[in-house]
Amino acid sequence: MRAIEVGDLVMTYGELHAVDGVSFTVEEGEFFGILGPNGAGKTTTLEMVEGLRRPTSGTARVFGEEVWPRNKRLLPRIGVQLQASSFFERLTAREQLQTFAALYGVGGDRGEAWLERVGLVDKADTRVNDLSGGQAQRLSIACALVHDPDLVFLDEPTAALDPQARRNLWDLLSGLTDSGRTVVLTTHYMDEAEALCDRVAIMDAGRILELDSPAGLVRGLDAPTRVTVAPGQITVEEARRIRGVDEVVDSADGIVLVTRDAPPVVARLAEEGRLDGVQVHTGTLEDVFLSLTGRAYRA
Ligand SMILES: Nc1ncnc2c1ncn2[C@@H]1O[C@H](COP(=O)(O)OP(=O)(O)OP(=O)(O)O)[C@@H](O)[C@H]1O
Repeated sequence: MRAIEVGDLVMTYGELHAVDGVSFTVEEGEFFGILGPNGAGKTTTLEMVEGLRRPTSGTARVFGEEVWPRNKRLLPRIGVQLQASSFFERLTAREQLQTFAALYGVGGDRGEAWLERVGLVDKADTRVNDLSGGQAQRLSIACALVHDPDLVFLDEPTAALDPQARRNLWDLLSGLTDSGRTVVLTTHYMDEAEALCDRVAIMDAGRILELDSPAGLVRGLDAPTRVTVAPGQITVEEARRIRGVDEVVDSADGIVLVTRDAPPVVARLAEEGRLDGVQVHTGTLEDVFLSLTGRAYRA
């Protein structure tokens, strides 16, 4: 069964089309990402799918059921990550999680298990306002999962974290679909969508511009690969003679071989013993965004 089916969702605020005809489906067990800059309509879309906001028009179904009016049968099957700022004040991490377990009517042992899974056992007795940004995000993810929902929504779970803390969180997030759970995540970060998501919807100005696997989106670009060979390893003439090289650029970083068929080019460099310090750059989701909108991505 499909976890989510969204058909032509619209949300208008006066003149503003915050969400402007969005349709997509998410399969059970999928890690689905909605990527877009500030104000793209990601949160509004999620809130309509979660049944928290009534759409201006369009439909949203979760596990085959209408989400609006608020559907009590769905509540135990859905987890929604709260922003860390909505924790109960003055509770410790353990008490916060136990409170959520109690609200969902599941045993305190589930809270303990999640405390361990998100790596917060050492911080169990720390008050929530004394946790670091990364620890608070981990706790909010644990709170969304304590009742073991089949579908979990994470709205910018790594926002405001430094790069190291973001990457630490990715390890935790990537394991969430292991048991067949479906995850829907919104993010500003291209690398995050690329690392975690099976499919990504790129959203801008209330619309989905493109939806595919990260690799499929990049393939669809037909962007060339740039193979940079360290200075002194090869001459421009030698580089031009390699089959598959479309263009050669002499840059400060070395000789750049531009190609649409990188494997034989790299294989040839390997045969000739010129691989030391070689760097290979393929297209990224950032390039996809640029080609879709004609403007650089600003998160
Ligand atoms: N309650 C509201 N009333 C009026 N306008 C709103 C309301 N909620 C959201 N908007 C507007 O709708 C648009 C989409 O907002 P939304 O929060 O869905 O974007 P987002 O992609 O989640 O952005 P961010 O990444 O900054 O969270 C924005 O222009 C926002 O200002």
